[in-house]
Amino acid sequence: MSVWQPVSPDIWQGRDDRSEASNALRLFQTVQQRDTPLPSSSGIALIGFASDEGVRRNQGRPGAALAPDVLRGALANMASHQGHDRLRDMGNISVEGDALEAAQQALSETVTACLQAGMQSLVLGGGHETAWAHGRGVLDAFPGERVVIINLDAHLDLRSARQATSGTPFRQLAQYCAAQQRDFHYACLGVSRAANTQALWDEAARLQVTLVEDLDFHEQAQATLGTLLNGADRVYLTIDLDVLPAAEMPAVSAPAALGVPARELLKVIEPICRSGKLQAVDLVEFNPRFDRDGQGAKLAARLAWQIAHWWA
Ligand SMILES: N=CN[C@@H](CCC(=O)O)C(=O)O
Ligand SMILES: [Mn+2]
Ligand SMILES: [Mn+2]
Repeated sequence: MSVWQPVSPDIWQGRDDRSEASNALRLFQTVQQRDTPLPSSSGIALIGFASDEGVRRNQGRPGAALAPDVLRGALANMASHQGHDRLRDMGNISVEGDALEAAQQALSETVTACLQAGMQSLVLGGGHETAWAHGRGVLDAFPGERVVIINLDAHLDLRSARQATSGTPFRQLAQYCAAQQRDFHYACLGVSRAANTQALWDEAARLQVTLVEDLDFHEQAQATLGTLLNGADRVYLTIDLDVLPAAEMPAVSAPAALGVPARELLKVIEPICRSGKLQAVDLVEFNPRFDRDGQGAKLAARLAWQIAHWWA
């Protein structure tokens, strides 16, 4: 059975205001839905990566596999403005049983094909195991180019483990780059010293990771971002929603006590989107099982909405 599933027609639904004006449109009316994941020559490929397996292997709280469709549902009724008609929903890649690696391979290949055809990619995870697949797809699409990975996350996700988990994606990407004698450019912004062991901090130093701690985000993030964007040919932005404070985002496996508020994050997300270098974005670790009255879904969807708007 294929790991690909088209999105159910029930998901993209909302209020129809077209009797008021022809431009009174919402996302459910402007998103283009695909039955097959075939790339086109422009637009944003919206891809769901319905995976719990990385979080399960990382001893976390499962539920992220439900995220892509819940986030589509939260996006559906939002007003469609500039950029939103560029979204092309390619459906979901699901993990069958514990076959995470096969699903990751499918996501990597799809992303590479979409980017090489001229699209950009917006992936809704899944746990952060999404990033090994998405990041590899971006690297493969642009060999010889300087791809900078910007991770907004409380966690470094540089774990060493027997198999891929939600805690290993950037170590896997580092190893992938090393095997190709390719430089590895990784920044983790919003990282919590309290949520990462000294061993992980040492690994970040060894890999020369650019770091901005949660406590320093307000003062340091803009300057660091400027340096990162100047040095990039292409940018892959990955947003682990557990970078947000637990009060704003309870709906994750590992909520952050302190975190970086959404308004602070948006101040770095906007220049990344407007840089002309942004190629790929994902939002990961959203877990609807721990949401409160859909508030986390609304915030995650607003981030995705804002990205598609600024990316245009
Ligand atoms: N995606 C990564 N997650 C964190 C989980 C931490 C936790 O469960 O407390 C990590 O591996 O460090
Ligand atoms: Mn995290
Ligand atoms: Mn993470």
